[in-house]
Amino acid sequence: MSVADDASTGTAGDRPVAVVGAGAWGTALAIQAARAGFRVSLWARDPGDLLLADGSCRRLPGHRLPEAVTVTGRVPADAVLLLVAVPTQHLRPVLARVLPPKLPPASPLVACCKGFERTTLKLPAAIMADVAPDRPTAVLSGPNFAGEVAAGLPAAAVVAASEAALAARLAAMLSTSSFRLYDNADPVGVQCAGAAKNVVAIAAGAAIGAGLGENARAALVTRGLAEIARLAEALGGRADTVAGLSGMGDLLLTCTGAASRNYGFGLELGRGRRPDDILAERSTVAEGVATAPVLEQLGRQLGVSLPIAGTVAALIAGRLTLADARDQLLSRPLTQE
Ligand SMILES: NC(=O)c1ccc[n+]([C@@H]2O[C@H](COP(=O)([O-])OP(=O)(O)OC[C@H]3O[C@@H](n4cnc5c(N)ncnc54)[C@H](O)[C@@H]3O)[C@@H](O)[C@H]2O)c1
Ligand SMILES: O=P(O)(O)OC[C@H](O)CO
Repeated sequence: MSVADDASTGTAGDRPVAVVGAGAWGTALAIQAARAGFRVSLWARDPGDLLLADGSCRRLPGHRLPEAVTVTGRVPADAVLLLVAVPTQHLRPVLARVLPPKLPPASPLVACCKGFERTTLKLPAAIMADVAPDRPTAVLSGPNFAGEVAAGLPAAAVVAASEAALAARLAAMLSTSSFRLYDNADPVGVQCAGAAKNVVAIAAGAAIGAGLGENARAALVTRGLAEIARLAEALGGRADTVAGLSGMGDLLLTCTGAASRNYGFGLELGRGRRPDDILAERSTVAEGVATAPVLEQLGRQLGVSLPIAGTVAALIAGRLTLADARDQLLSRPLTQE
């Protein structure tokens, strides 16, 4: 294999793209990578259970895998890059288990999940660096409902890496005429935005579910954006990243789109249901539930004011009622925008 034949230089030859995680997003990314011209190896926890009787994907009903996608229980050792799309709380153990020891050192890991790890307060790229030190890492995030990307509807996202040239190469490799990737050199800002927007979406859903109105939702989205920008800067990211696709773009989608699991969780919360009861009915992930207490803790540790995240965390933990949550946010001291 020549050095020119990998993702570090942008030409993949015929090496496959590996997607780790066959949930809705991993499946959509596998379909997108095939659309971009790659052979794709889609790692599933239970490969035999991935397809429904009609041949469509269990996590993405109505969508079939293209011929270029092979479902597997093993990540191929010659993968040109890994798109990692397991829920953040499972990222560390899954990656440690599936990473092939002989994977070429230049094959990057691209985190496509959106959250903070609850036990360590780390973002996905830092988790990947713990598992695979010295390997190039990048992140992919943006306003993307899996079903729409799988269907080839127009969408945009951002690929970020601290090595700017790697982000640009990945964007070129994975973009198609329906999926436009922008490159970015602020992986911390992108990941912070992608993780925290899920918490704001829970707040937005709760406001609508509780009948607080559209004005309340617009205020939460806008002040949520300010909150995310403060946190991103405290973690070493940039506020202007948060104004882009991974922040503003994904807030717009997730706080208004009926397909959002985080917004849907908030909606049920706002209607007065208990968090455990809502979660017990679901087999899909709402990352904001695990991320909310992390944001609360980070806010305290870093001295950053995150009132919306703190309120969502308290609501989920049962430390606040809906009425208290509303009052707590509205009775804070007046301040400048
Ligand atoms: N669905 C979307 O539209 C979308 C879009 C962009 C990003 N994301 C992000 O992608 C990530 C994955 O979300 P998703 O929607 O694909 O998930 P999903 O809700 O469709 O499915 C959850 C997946 O997690 C797997 N899983 C559950 N427990 C596990 C364990 N212990 N070990 C390994 N795997 C386990 C399940 O098998 C399943 O494949 C999340 O971080 C999410 O925020 C999702
Ligand atoms: O369904 P959600 O709330 O997990 O959102 C999915 C994606 O993150 C939207 O960009």
